[in-house]
Amino acid sequence: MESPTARLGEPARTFLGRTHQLFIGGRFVPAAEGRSLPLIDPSTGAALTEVAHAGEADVDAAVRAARAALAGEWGRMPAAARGLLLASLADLIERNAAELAELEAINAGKPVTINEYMDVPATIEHFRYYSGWPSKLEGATIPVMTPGTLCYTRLEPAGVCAQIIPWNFPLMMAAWKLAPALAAGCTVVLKPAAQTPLTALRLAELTVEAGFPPGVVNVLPGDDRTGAALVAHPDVAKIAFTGSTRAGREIAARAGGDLKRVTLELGGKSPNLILDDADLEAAIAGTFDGVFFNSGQSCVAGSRLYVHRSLHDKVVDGLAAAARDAVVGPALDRSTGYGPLVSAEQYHRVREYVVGGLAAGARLAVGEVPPAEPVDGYYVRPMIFTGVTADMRIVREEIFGPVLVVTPFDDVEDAVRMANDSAYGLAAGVWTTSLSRAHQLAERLRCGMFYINCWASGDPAAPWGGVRHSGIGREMGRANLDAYLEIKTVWTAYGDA
Ligand SMILES: NC(=O)C1=CN([C@@H]2O[C@H](COP(=O)(O)OP(=O)(O)OC[C@H]3O[C@@H](n4cnc5c(N)ncnc54)[C@H](O)[C@@H]3O)[C@@H](O)[C@H]2O)C=CC1
Ligand code: BAL
Repeated sequence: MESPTARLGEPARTFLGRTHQLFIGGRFVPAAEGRSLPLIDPSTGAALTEVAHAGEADVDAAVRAARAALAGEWGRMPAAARGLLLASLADLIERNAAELAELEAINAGKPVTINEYMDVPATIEHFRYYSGWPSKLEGATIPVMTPGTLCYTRLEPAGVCAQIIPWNFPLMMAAWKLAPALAAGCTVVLKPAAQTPLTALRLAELTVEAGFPPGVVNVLPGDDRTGAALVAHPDVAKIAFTGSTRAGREIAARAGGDLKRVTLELGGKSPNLILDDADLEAAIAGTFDGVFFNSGQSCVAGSRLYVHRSLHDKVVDGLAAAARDAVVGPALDRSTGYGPLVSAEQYHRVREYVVGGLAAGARLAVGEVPPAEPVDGYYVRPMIFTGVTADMRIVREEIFGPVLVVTPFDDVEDAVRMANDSAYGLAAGVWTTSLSRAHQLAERLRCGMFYINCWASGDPAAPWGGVRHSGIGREMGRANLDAYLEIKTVWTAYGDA
């Protein structure tokens, strides 16, 4: 088998060949206990390298470094200077875009061409967007009732932030966490997913090159226990998490007990409605991309499709044709549209859902059950179930793989009821040529983001997040800054004139 690194450009190959340590206080250091995590190339299943595994002592060292940075140069830095550092970081990411796209491909199995046109540019845009904010974070003068009194507010950084991210968009998720926290003046200890720490480590290195003082950004590769230790650290003021609802619940419980601020971006089972007046071609293409993008490993995947009965067969046929044409392959192949799943664990998790769906009586209209064991990489082709019922696990639970369930409806009221019958509430959407029907549905569907004739649209300025079991708080935009800022109210009695 060809070595996984043979097709990398020189910068990515050089980075990969280095020893991968923890990033604490502006430099790479070994893990205190000397443990390491193995990294696998999902496109081949072959060992890639290993990375230091942070334990409790490392968590403590990183939080101390972050606290010291807050008390030092960073804490005193003018807001506009923070903005300039964020802008420099964006420029450096742009300069190293090809390397980052390749590292993401080989570590997470994400197609390199998609990293080039989406993940890396979106990361750059994110830092650029937030680079404009520090100098605009204004407090207010409050018109209080007491005469001879000046009352104003200051916006101050929340403090040291624990940021825990998943493996599905490793670089972008690091950007979504770091950029607003740094714009607000916080310092950060970021824990990437155990499977995909490489781009976060490279990003950490770029923060030094950009001029961020040591300790402002710390990166600790590690497992769930590393994350739990970070959440529990007494000097962490704010926690931001993206990942499963299970882990989100544990983190929220711990953070609640400790009275720490927390924002959560969790799972989803997002309903996508195709009404009888939809532009069929656009609806089929958008629906396909909306669920199968990133091989279904997306929190906003439109994984429950409700389609008007008159269009059901045409839509399923159209999706089947797109599934047959989908180029599923190694992440570094430039023709690949859909990479492998991130890990053997995710492969087996998805496969179990598919086997369970068939056992429950659903019909696999498109695709076939993946082999019991993955062969040369964790590949799973798009699969579409019909004949499903609302009680099936494949309809109720997040699968996080390339699996769509399709249900016909006769009446929009039924579609609304079925769409809202979920513990989740991340995204929802509709395909229709009637704007009034679309906006009526935007009011009625329970979700944090609603798409009309599109799916998974995003912009650094537009709030992103969900309701109910899909999360608490919003990322992106002005809304996310509030999560990293404390309001201090200052009173002065200057005497009645
Ligand atoms: N909303 C999203 O974007 C994502 C959702 N998921 C969902 O989660 C499922 C399982 O994937 P996993 O990787 O196991 O997700 P996970 O939620 O367990 O892991 C995500 C991150 O949280 C950390 N973590 C896990 N438990 C923690 C705890 N108690 N305290 C602190 N940190 C903790 C992990 O180490 C990782 O960095 C997926 O099948 C999918 O349904 C997974 C990744 C992203
Ligand atoms: N969790 C944020 C990005 C996504 O999964 O689509």
